[in-house]
Parts: sequence; structure tokens; C-alpha cells
Amino acid sequence: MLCLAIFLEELHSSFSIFAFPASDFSSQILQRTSIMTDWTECMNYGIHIAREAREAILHAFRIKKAVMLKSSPADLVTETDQRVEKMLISAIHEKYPLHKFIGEESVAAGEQLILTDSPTWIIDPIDGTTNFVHRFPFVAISIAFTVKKQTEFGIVYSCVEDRLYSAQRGRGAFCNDIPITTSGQEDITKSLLVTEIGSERDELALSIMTSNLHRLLEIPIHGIRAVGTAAVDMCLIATGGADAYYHIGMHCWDIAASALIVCEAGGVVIDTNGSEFDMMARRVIAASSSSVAHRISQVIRAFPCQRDDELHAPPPKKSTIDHTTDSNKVHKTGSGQRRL
Ligand SMILES: O=P([O-])([O-])O[C@@H]1[C@H](O)[C@H](O)[C@@H](O)[C@H](O)[C@H]1O
Ligand SMILES: [Mg+2]
Ligand SMILES: [Mg+2]
Repeated sequence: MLCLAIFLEELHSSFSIFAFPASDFSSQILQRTSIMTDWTECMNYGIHIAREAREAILHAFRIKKAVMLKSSPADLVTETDQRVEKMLISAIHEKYPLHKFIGEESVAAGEQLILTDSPTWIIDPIDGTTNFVHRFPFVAISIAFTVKKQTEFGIVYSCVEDRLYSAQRGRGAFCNDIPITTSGQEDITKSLLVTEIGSERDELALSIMTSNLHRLLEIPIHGIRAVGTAAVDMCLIATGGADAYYHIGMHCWDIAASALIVCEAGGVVIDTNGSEFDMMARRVIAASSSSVAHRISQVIRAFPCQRDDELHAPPPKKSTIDHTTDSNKVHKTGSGQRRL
């Protein structure tokens, strides 16, 4: 019964399924078969709601924010992250009631993270929350859509820059509707790399992270950048603005959409250990070419991270930091308020 419901939902979600002339039955069957894998309508809807969510993010970007902590003192969340995620999920649920969700803030609130074969929206409402809190102008909405665990489309909206990256499987990658391609660079010594420090602050993670930087810089490479949002970092590889990205410790919602965007732009996405990319493994290298990707994998090491599909996150802790726009200074709340 449930299978039939999902089948009907897929038919309904797919593009203009009822638009065929009734006379040509065999061509209807053929077209339906191909249309079954066309998720354009869902993608357009995802883009539509991402544009609405951007308005909410830009409004909140400039005003006072209460900040809560998640897994570490550097893993931040705001009320806007939570509100935007709810907005996105309820808009999608209303249109596609049988679709499933994996949302960063829903998982942080205790929801189970399970990727099934059902159509699933993987959402990061604000990628770059630390940037958002500090008003560092790179924050993105990341939306990936999977069916049978394969990503069908990805949307990354870099809100302040107003750059909307998108890709549908097999149909190329775009930024604001203009096709994008990776640099095609094959030589690591001529490459500009991007990475993120992430929110891990334990001794082992810090020492592996710094020794990775050291080993890459001594190759030598042209340089290393960090923008503060994994989704945008990966899209920069897709545009050819940088040649490779690596990251250990991010989550599936950070990179699911941009991994497809990189591949559709002609790039390569692998695990940091050189094996096939697994979006739940919390390790990624995205590069302009296979040779650059594998060279990086030979040089860097990964610290151990619990897989996303084995995570059991504690709920966010109460507010400890406030970022105000009036003074633009950080102050601590709680007993005996203190201005820094
Ligand atoms: O928490 P969030 O801002 O959505 O996402 C974070 C950003 O992508 C950051 O660049 C990366 O270093 C972290 O690992 C992510 O968790
Ligand atoms: Mg994120
Ligand atoms: Mg986020």
C-alpha cells in the first residue's frame, strides 16, 4: 500500500505526467518511463522556496541574534537556522506529503538521521552559521534531493552574494542559470585549495588538521583558503575559482547538494582516503581532476568521526552568546552579564 502511495507520489511529483494525448498509448508509456526520473518540478520548487528563505536569512543577518551551542563551543546555531529549516520543510511537506527529510536542525533536536530509498530532501538551512553570527558575508542554503539514495538535484544559494548554484543529475551545473565548469587543473603544484577548520577542537583533530595544512603547503601548492561554508567552498571548485577542496568532520547536509554540483561541473568527488564518496562518512575531497583529488588523498590524514547515520545528537544548549548590531560586540548572557 505504502509502495503504491510512493509510486503515485513520484508520478505526481514528476513533470506534467497527465499532459499526453490519450490517443498514443505506447508513446505515453515510453515518455512516462523517462519522465519518472525527471525531478525538474521538485527542483524548481526547491529553488522557489530557497529564494523565500533567503529573504528571512538576509533580514536576520543584520539584526540581533541569540546564539546556542551544539556539539562544541564552536558549533553554533541560532533561532533563524531553526526557523528557516521549519519553513522549508513545511513548505515542501505541504506540496509533497510523502517525501522524507534530513534537516540539520531537526537532527540536532533529536530526530533520527536515516537515508532511505524514498524521495528525501537533505537540508542545511544556513550553511555558515558562524559567518551568519559574525556577519561575515558568506552564508548559504543547501538543499539536496535524493531518490534511492542517489542525489537527483542540488541547490546551494549563497544568500549575501545572491549566487544560486544548481545542478540536476546528468544536466550540468549552473550559477544564476549560467553554466559552470571546474578549472580542469591536473597539477597540484599549480592549485589553489580550499578547506574548513570545522568545529572540532579536540587535540587529535587539531593536530591532524594542522599537519594536513603543513603537508599540502610544503608540496608546494599555490595557497589555501577557507570561506566558512562547506557548500559554497565546494561550489567554488565547480566554478573553477579554486581547484580542490577537502574537509573532514562536516555533515551530509553541508555537502550533499554541492557534491552533485561539482560532479556536474566536470569535477571529481571522493573520500579523503581515496575511495568512493560516501555522504554519510563525513570526509570529502572535491577537485578539478582525478589526479589532483588523489594526490590530496595521498597527503592528508583524517581524524576519526562518527558517521552521520550513526549520530545521536544531544539537543542544543541554551544561549550563551549574543551578537548585537548596535555595538557589534560579543557579550555573554546568563548569571552576571558581562560585556567583552
Ligand atoms: O553548521 P553549519 O554552519 O551549517 O556548517 C558548517 C560549515 O559548513 C563550516 O564551513 C564547516 O567547517 C562545518 O563543518 C559545518 O558544520
Ligand atoms: Mg552546514
Ligand atoms: Mg547549518
